[in-house]
Amino acid sequence: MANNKYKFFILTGEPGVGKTTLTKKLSSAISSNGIKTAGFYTEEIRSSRIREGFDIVTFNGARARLARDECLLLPPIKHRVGKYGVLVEEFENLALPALQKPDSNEPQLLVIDEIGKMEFFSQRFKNAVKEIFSPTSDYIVLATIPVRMGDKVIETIRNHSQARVWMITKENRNTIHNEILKEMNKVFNIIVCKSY
Ligand SMILES: Nc1ncnc2c1ncn2[C@@H]1O[C@H](COP(=O)(O)OP(=O)(O)OP(=O)(O)O)[C@@H](O)[C@H]1O
Repeated sequence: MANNKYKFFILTGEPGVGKTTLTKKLSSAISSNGIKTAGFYTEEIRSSRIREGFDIVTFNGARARLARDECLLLPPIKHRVGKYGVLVEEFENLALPALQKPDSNEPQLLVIDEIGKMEFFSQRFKNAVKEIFSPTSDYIVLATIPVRMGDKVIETIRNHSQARVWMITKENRNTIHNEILKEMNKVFNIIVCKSY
């Protein structure tokens, strides 16, 4: 779609390919140009190189557990993805307030890394995501989604007319930020450039 101004910038790709790393690069480039960033990204938690789980981290540095290896959790574990138990309440307490509504006078980039299976155990988060990607939404969003997930909400995001989706691969992960920032420049009306 030539000359289209997208407002939903979506990264997808195989697990571990570098979506979070790229999300951090892009949001840092945007915020260093004076644009407010809100939302959260996901960080792996490792101990002696073993992955124990995932935290979410907001842009003001607050952190909450999203999931932990089930041997580290007390039963009952209600929601599982692989060997990880998902801590829905801890996730909601930090993630939901972080999905701030943009102020009409101040441009904002909302970062949601990621919109996936673990996060969707929270119905409240899923509802918030539906609202954020609704036709009347005022949000400008940088989000990550899994390559394979037959969820209706994820498919709506993937096929949204105002969304541009990039498939991140090991081959393009060090260069694709230029193309994404170029699209973001159109909606924020600024020139963001940064070399990494
Ligand atoms: N451009 C890159 N060059 C080298 N290593 C990278 C690059 N991007 C990411 N990595 C490394 O790959 C690993 C996974 O990166 P990252 O967490 O960004 O991937 P992801 O796609 O978000 O993963 P997940 O699917 O688990 O959310 C990390 O150890 C990170 O340091």
